Amino acid sequence: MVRDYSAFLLGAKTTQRTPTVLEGLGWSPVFARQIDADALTATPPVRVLSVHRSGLQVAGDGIEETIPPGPEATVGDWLLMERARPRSSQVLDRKSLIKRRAPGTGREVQLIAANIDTVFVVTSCNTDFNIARLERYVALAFEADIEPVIVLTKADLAEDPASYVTAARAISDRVPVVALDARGDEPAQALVDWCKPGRTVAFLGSSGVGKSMLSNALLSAQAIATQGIREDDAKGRHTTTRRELHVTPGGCLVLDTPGMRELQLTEAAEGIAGVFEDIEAMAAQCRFADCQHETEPGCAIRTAVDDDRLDPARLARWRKLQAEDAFNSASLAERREKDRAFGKIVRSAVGAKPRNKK
Ligand SMILES: Nc1nc2c(ncn2[C@@H]2O[C@H](COP(=O)(O)OP(=O)(O)OP(=O)(O)O)[C@@H](O)[C@H]2O)c(=O)[nH]1
Ligand SMILES: [Zn+2]
Repeated sequence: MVRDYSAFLLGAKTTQRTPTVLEGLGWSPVFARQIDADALTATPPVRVLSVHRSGLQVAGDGIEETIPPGPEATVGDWLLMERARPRSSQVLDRKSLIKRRAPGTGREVQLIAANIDTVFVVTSCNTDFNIARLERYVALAFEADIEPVIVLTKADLAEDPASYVTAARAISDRVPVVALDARGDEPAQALVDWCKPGRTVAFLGSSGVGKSMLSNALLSAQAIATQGIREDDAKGRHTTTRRELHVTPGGCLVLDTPGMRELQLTEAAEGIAGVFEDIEAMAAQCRFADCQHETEPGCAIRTAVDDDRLDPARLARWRKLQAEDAFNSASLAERREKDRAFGKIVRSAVGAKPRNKK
């Protein structure tokens, strides 16, 4: 059967009609722009709902299957499915990508999720609350061009939830903060502004902060297992073990992710600059363009600290994130350079032409 994909193409009327199956999965003009009608029919778009060792679970219009591993895709990606050779399915350009430096000694970049519209950065009104970690998540979201929202759970258990809200609000004017009890109906109401049909939202945060609770609340079903927090999590077990996209009754796509123990930023300079806009603006006022903000004369940042206009702790966090990002990114760049040099040697050995850069 040949499907009529005309409604999925760019320019198709999007008003006054029920959303198409693909729109229900998050399809939007950003993706439609990348293909023509012939490609749509020959290689139907499918969204990656989850990634398993055995393959990628994908869904499209009339398609629901698992294709073997092959495409370098992460959950949330759109693929143009090659029916005969699913391993060769092309990954469409992403509108956003969440990545981190993989934990451990290697410098690999780990893809967390693609094509997310809103990231709910989740922490609790208790000892999990940590400004430096929140800044890190917000920088990650800014870098990925995703709108972050800070969600403070367990407000019902805190003596003074407002103090957590105040502290979280101070991170950035651009980030809304919501405090709630993740149990019951409160989340569906409190997060409704960001959970619109066809939009994709993700929950990020440490283990046990209530991400699964929140996902469940949006899905209004106990689809995702929740357990009490284990006192001893030393064995590295987490309640949520895999990343999976689910559709809410309202038509929003929700991604629950396993608790992240370590979030190392990589290639996130712009995201960090976004969180620390005020400091970056001050740095631009220093007398020397390469000011290290230590003992140099005319340092606008040191002056701001001396005048109590800048919290030295915040300055220290900015420096730390910048240093970490520079270290992780430089190592990546170096490795790429090495890869390129190696590629050249291989090509000259086999007499091949250099490949075009993407
Ligand atoms: N009282 C109260 N308990 C909460 C709240 N949010 C989460 N909890 C409890 O905290 C525990 C952990 O919640 P989960 O939703 O499993 O946490 P998670 O972030 O998904 O954890 P991982 O899957 O391990 O990453 C559960 O026992 C919840 O009942 C809240 O706002 N108030
Ligand atoms: Zn300076």
